[in-house]
Amino acid sequence: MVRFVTSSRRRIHSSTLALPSSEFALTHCSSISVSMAGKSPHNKNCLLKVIILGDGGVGKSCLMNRFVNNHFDDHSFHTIGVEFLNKEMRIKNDTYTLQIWDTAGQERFKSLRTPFYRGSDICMLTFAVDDESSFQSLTMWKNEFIYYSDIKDGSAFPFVVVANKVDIPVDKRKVTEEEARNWCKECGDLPYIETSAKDAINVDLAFDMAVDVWSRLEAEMDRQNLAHDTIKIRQGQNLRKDTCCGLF
Ligand SMILES: Nc1nc2c(ncn2[C@@H]2O[C@H](COP(=O)(O)OP(=O)(O)OP(=O)(O)O)[C@@H](O)[C@H]2O)c(=O)[nH]1
Repeated sequence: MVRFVTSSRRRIHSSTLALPSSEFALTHCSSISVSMAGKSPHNKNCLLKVIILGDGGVGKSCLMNRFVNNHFDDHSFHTIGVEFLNKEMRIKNDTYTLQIWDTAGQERFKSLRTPFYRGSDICMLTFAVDDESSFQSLTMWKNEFIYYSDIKDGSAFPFVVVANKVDIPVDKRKVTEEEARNWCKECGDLPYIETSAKDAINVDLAFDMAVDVWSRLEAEMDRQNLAHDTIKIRQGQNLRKDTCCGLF
């Protein structure tokens, strides 16, 4: 059975995969998808838009470059607006193409980045462990994302919290793991990971984790949709039965 649902899921055959030229193309292709209910997604390619948010200088561009090109730049420039790179990855038997959007963290670029939040499947909230104020800003980033992405339910969205720059000397660290994990707990048990784009620590794992969180939430959403559809069908059957009884 093939079921049409509206969700953020986008499955495409790898042969048809092309870099969208604009955000319009992205949000457009995310509006309708085909879900193979009860079937495995093997041999399908799932395009996921991953957006990285956080204060300027926390290492968002470096995380993306480490993940996609396995490269680290000691003197990377501030991002203006947004940039994106694609990377294909395989988790268990499923193939995903991550379209990773690196955004400008500086306040003056707010109007250039926020139009790109819509259509995101995953949001990585990033701070640097040697920068207390970047940690304090996480609530602002989460709220900004929820507001501009126009998602209905922030508590059911796949956020991942990334604490970057764990390579720095211990005495330079300003945010403890405990402090950060407590914040994640207060925000509804958000997944948390510590990374270093510089030393390539946990960067792949952070993206694996993000996709894992996304697929678990997506599976839960599928289950709820199915239960909802079943109830509607049952109600429809009861209605027809009642009508028949009235006629005969
Ligand atoms: N020690 C250390 N430095 C890092 C790490 N990641 C990034 N940096 C450095 O932090 C600085 C800022 O990195 P970017 O990746 O440009 O930061 P950003 O968050 O993209 O900044 P904006 O574009 O302004 O939003 C650069 O000098 C990087 O070399 C890391 O894991 N460890």
